[in-house]
Amino acid sequence: MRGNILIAGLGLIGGSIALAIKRAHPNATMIGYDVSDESLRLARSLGVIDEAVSSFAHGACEADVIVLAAPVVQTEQLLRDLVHLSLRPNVIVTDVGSTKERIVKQALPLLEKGATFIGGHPMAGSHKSGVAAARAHLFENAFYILTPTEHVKEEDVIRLKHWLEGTKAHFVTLTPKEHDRIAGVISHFPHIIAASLVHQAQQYEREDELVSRLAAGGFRDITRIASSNPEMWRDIFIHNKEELLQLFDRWIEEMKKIRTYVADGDSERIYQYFHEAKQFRDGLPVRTKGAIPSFYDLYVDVPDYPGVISEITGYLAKARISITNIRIIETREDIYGVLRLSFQTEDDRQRAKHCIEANTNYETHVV
Ligand SMILES: NC(=O)c1ccc[n+]([C@@H]2O[C@H](COP(=O)([O-])OP(=O)(O)OC[C@H]3O[C@@H](n4cnc5c(N)ncnc54)[C@H](O)[C@@H]3O)[C@@H](O)[C@H]2O)c1
Ligand SMILES: O=C(O)C(=O)C[C@]1(C(=O)O)C=C[C@@H](O)C=C1
Repeated sequence: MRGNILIAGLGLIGGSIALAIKRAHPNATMIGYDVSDESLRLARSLGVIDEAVSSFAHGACEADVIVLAAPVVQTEQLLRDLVHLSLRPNVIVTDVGSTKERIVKQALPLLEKGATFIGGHPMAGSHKSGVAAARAHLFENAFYILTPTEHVKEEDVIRLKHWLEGTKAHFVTLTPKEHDRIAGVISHFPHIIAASLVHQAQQYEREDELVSRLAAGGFRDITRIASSNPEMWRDIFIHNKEELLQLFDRWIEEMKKIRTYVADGDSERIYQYFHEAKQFRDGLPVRTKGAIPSFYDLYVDVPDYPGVISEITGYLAKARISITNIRIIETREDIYGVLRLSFQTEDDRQRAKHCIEANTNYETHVV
């Protein structure tokens, strides 16, 4: 399709949406706006946008689709600004914010003015931020929540999905309230747990500096998201306050319960607690991205000698297989270590397995 797409907020998500739209609609003109000139310049030089505008109003008035991709409190302000602008008659305004109730409420004056606003939230991302981390495939297989109100025509929802088809995401319609309740449980509250574990470790570190040096795989896995953009998360916690307060109360009760089992040395209940959690966690869908990101991991048993990683990555580079993540786990002296390589697709994982097996004697495993 042809048209002008304004992306306001050229970070990880705005940049990835721009790339995904361009992938499916190469004739569309991607226009970028950001409060940071540096992000705007970078987006232009990386080819994420075709044109940069220095004023939101200027870009908005020329746009057929407006994607608001700033942190959620900023998105509210952008929605207030839009009400005073003369927009194109068929413009669709959407956002990518991690919360929906306050944003959709803020868009009501726009809807009353006759413009179309469809709340959106692509449920995939990363702890990285900024346009340099943007990828066209970020949302592939992820759920993309849309929250159209009753004011919105079905044909406009179809038109928006058509614009966004390059994301290769699965669209799901929810009410804003439903969205915020679910996102609170599986995305927002886990974030506070990750951050609080890091704070706890930091406090213990003051007593013993070995704490951070010994922080191993489990701690790093569960706290990865604590490295995310604090501004984005501050705004999410301001927006989804009511749901999060309920989650804090339920979590405190949960901690009291398991604390009692531990204090009582109740081995049966402690076992059951972990067993039930494992069963539910193992039953989560693994091949679709969602709040739980999926990885196509390949484990390689490698001897513990310098240069082994570059040896393996060298073979993969030669075969033009891209690795999305690489990590050594469980290395101890004198024994084999395990290298975990992550890929974007099952096809890449299988090609990597064959490539490593063809070039080395190392054992590979898919778990
Ligand atoms: N990071 C994730 O995993 C993720 C996933 C899904 C949705 N989201 C949502 O996407 C939005 C963007 O998050 P991100 O991860 O891309 O953040 P980011 O920090 O990578 O990018 C945000 C960009 O918005 C710009 N910005 C800030 N205020 C602005 C304003 N008033 N006008 C225009 N630009 C402005 C910043 O300069 C920055 O370039 C947030 O609302 C977030 O809740 C994030
Ligand atoms: O994978 C991560 O790093 C994320 O935090 C992504 C994540 C999530 O909680 O799953 C974060 C916020 C978004 O609104 C959607 C996705």
